[in-house]
Amino acid sequence: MEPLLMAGFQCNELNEVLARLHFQLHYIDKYDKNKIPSNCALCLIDLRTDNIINEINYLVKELDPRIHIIVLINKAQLDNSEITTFIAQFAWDFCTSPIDPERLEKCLGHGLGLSKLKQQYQTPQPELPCNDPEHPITQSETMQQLYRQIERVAPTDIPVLIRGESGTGKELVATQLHQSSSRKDGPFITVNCGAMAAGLIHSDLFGHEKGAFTGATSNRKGKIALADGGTLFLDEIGDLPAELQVNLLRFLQEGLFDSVGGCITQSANVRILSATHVDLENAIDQGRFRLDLYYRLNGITINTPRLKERRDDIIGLANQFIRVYSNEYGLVAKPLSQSACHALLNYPWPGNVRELINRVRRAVVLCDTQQITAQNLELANIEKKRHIALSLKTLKDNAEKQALQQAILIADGQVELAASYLDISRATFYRLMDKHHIQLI
Ligand SMILES: Nc1ncnc2c1ncn2[C@@H]1O[C@H](COP(=O)(O)OP(=O)(O)OP(=O)(O)O)[C@@H](O)[C@H]1O
Repeated sequence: MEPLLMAGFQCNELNEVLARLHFQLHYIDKYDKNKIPSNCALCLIDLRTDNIINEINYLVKELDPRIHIIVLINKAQLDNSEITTFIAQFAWDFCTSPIDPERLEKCLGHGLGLSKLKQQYQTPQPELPCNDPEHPITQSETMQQLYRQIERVAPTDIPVLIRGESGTGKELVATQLHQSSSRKDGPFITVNCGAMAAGLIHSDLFGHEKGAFTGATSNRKGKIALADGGTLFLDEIGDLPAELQVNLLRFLQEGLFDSVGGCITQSANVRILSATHVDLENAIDQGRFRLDLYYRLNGITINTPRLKERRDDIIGLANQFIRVYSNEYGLVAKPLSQSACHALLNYPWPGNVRELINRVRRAVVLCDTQQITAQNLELANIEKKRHIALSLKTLKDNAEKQALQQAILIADGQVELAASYLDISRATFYRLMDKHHIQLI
């Protein structure tokens, strides 16, 4: 019997079909590595009966990528962008209701065969791969300090406010805090407070009951409930609408919350991490952010430095991303040319690490020479500027040397007179002669 993971199943209508196909069914509702048979090749997810996409999203991200996912949906759900995005991102195949057993059988058969081949020929990702984009590069002293701070703060349950410009790695820091905490086996759930309208974010955060509003066709857990026993990361907290700041404050003070349309107050054991790239103090002064919420969130502040403040990491990061993307696109990882290194080190990086990733990824794809050049990184102008700057310096030096030589000639070798022609002191004249290796004849 082949093990088959079953997620989101509320009805047993398919059990008979699946049993006939000699599958042994393993139901999973919350991700638990120990519940997943080691030889499991397939996961069948039923998204038809309930809106469980949040839970399922969390679950599939944790699955071994070699396990093939097959999704069951209703035809009408093909108009639901949340569902279609999920399918596009994670599914190997999908079947629509009414489920045709023959079609499902073929789908499972193909999925099983292919997944087994993959398991045979593809090695799983090692735990800490050197080509993992999320594996942080921390060569610079600034980053080493930051990671020492993370190690100290992580084991506590103190709320942490992570501050820094966009693309500096705030979410990565939040992930590291979770991974280094005693909650690491629990969920890590992210809410982007800036990405959604107030109405949607309310239900996303606190959940809703069936019938709470038009479109609420079923009960749905919010992210706070999903993060129970783990960590909730509130990204772009400065954008949280005012009315939700009150509800969040209540949860932070009492650990209690109400879902939209719910009449029973719920509780959850969650560690809160938040991040912002805006000036929260300014938002407080302008009345856009509650001071009491700020104090609750800001148990400890961690600042993520701008990339230009951690230049010692730039080449290490670039090399890591070259390995990652060459590997991803099946290309040979090429080294950086000297001009590329200069350009990387001299560019101001307004978009921080995210911009570095974008430039390197493009360069990996576009590079048709032996080495990745500044041009591949679209940083050739920086290199040109460096050359212009260099030649300007050379020009200045040459002009200075010529002026000294002419003055000596006209003054017939009398240094004091020559210095007076150039309006500089005798001492400066000698120093410059020394610099340009000029000798009196
Ligand atoms: N030290 C690092 N080592 C490796 N990768 C890093 C490092 N810092 C950041 N990154 C990568 O840079 C990208 C941007 O990081 P992240 O999303 O954490 O930034 P952010 O500050 O949260 O950005 P935003 O404010 O725009 O959400 C991610 O892909 C992350 O993995």
